[in-house]
Amino acid sequence: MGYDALLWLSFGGPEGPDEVMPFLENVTRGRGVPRERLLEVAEHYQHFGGVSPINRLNRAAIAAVEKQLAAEGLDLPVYFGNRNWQPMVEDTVARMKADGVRRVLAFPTSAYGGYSACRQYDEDIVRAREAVGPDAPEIVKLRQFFDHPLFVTAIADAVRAAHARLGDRPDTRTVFTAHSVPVSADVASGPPAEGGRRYSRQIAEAARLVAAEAGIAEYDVVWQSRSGPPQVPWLEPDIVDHLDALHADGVKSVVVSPIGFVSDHLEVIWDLDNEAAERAAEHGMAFARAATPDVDPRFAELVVELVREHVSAAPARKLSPFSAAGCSVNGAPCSVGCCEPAKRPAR
Ligand SMILES: CC1=C(CCC(=O)O)c2cc3nc(cc4[nH]c(cc5[nH]c(cc1n2)c(C)c5CCC(=O)O)c(CCC(=O)O)c4C)C(CCC(=O)O)=C3C
Ligand SMILES: [Fe+2]
Repeated sequence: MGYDALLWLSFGGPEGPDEVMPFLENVTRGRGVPRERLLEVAEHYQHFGGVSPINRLNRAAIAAVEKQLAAEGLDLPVYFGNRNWQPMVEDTVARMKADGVRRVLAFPTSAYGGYSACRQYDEDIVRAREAVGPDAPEIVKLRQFFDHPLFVTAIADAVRAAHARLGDRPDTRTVFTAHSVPVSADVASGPPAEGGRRYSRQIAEAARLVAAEAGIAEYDVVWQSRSGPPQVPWLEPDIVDHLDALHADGVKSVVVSPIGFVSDHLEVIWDLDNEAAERAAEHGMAFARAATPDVDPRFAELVVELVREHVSAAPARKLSPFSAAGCSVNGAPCSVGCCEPAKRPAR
């Protein structure tokens, strides 16, 4: 099929208390996240013994994909590399080269466009290839999959299951959340011809598709895990503030679906299962958090289908009218103005 390996490209997370601060410094290098915010986030990690679940979840998802590849008779070894923590993608690409790997397909663990979710993974590829030198393998990144039917259906089932846990009350409100980003980053995420805001429009579209499949007429899209200085506008409302607003409106039961994430990593288990759940309890609201899609067998099928689609140049299976984006070669932007970083104010 022309490719020697699949690179599982993810965010990374600490696996012990001493790794938390160096990890956070990697994440926020040069990004103007205030020191107080870092210390606050370090606390969240320390509640779990300094161990983020993200690496374990990625290893489990990789095992499922390896099984799916074997079941479909595809001979494609899977390598794991991260942006911010070991196994670092630079080391992984060096190992690929040592193993004689020449052409690589990369699967990024984010379904969406935008700087943090898409373009920054291209930068990771560029950095890793540069670190490895002139004979670095060629790395082709797979496309965004926020509107793939397997992604949508896995999340819709998880939302239905969360409603069932609350007894399928007709008055339960469904709330989708995704990681907030600076408004300027959302505007810069392209496509320029459509006025930008690719990230928030894709999140809204995924929520619409999931709600339609789950038969939910009324729902909200909100944001979580903001950082950055308070005077910089980020996407709002925050999930916790939104629970206050729903309470004020008399809502007594909520299902929260973290549609912006593929796995139950730290921002899900802290910001939702802890902070949001606690606020709901204070308001006497019933609360259920829907599962993320990586634990659904259809997630491994999705990854293998994206591989097949790419190598056979098949038409993209997608449910939204948005054009397919995110596929890049050696980290070069997939199109002009795609997922640009926000212009940072001079400091
Ligand atoms: C859009 C988006 C996704 C979804 C797409 C994707 O999945 O890639 C995502 C995922 C994640 N974000 C994560 C963790 C963190 N994100 C931070 C900071 C930031 N995220 C941002 C955006 C996103 N982040 C932004 C604009 C910042 C500000 C600083 C900057 O411009 O970079 C910080 C620094 C402290 C803080 O400021 O909160 C941490 C620790 C983890 C791992 C959790 C674990 O360890 O289990 C994951 C999967
Ligand atoms: Fe983040």
